[in-house]
Amino acid sequence: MPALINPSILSADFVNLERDLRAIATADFVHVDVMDNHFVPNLTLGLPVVTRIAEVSTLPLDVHLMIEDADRWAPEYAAAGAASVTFHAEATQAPVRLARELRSRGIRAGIALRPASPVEPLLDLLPEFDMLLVMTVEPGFGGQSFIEGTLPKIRRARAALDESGAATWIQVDGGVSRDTIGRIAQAGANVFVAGSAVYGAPDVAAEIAALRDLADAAA
Ligand SMILES: O=C(CO)[C@H](O)[C@H](O)COP(=O)(O)O
Repeated sequence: MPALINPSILSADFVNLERDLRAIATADFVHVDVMDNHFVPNLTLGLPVVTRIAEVSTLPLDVHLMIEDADRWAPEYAAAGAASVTFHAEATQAPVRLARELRSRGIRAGIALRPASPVEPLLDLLPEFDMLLVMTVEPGFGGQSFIEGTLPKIRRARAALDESGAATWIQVDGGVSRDTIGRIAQAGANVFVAGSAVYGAPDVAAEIAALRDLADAAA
């Protein structure tokens, strides 16, 4: 499957969000970071803004919840128009039940891991999810440098998926750039979130194309 590039609007201009959504029209999904200032030490946006983004975006929404009590809130983001909702394993009591609830609403369900959270307890459960998000920086802020020590986790997840035959995607988020995307794709990821690399580029569309090409060439 060709690599998917999902720009993170965490690096967009929130005052000119519609303009910055149009700028990424050649991407695959728009990655929307929801932060509650409890699960992570930052606050971004919530249901009313996600609802409006879903109404104006030409791209499907890939919502990443960095919030506590995912069991309570994740279904609300499905109702708000997300195509995919990813919640943190560290923020749910019942990850499989929550994924089944999201999938029953016709959307994709993702599960995310902080850099220090092990993937091993999830390996047998991966077919229950449409996507595993491996955080490759500490969640909360854009513009951080990629944590190299997360690569073995991606490799272990890819090996488990290859063995089981499950179609679960592996997404990475944090420090994705022209410098790192090849190594990440080689490790087995196929969905790439990039914030500062895309929105900081002089030509956003060209950057999306370059990242996609580099990932496809390395996979
Ligand atoms: O989830 C996030 C932070 O928690 C962001 O999506 C991520 O950090 C993207 O930013 P960058 O590409 O600049 O590292």
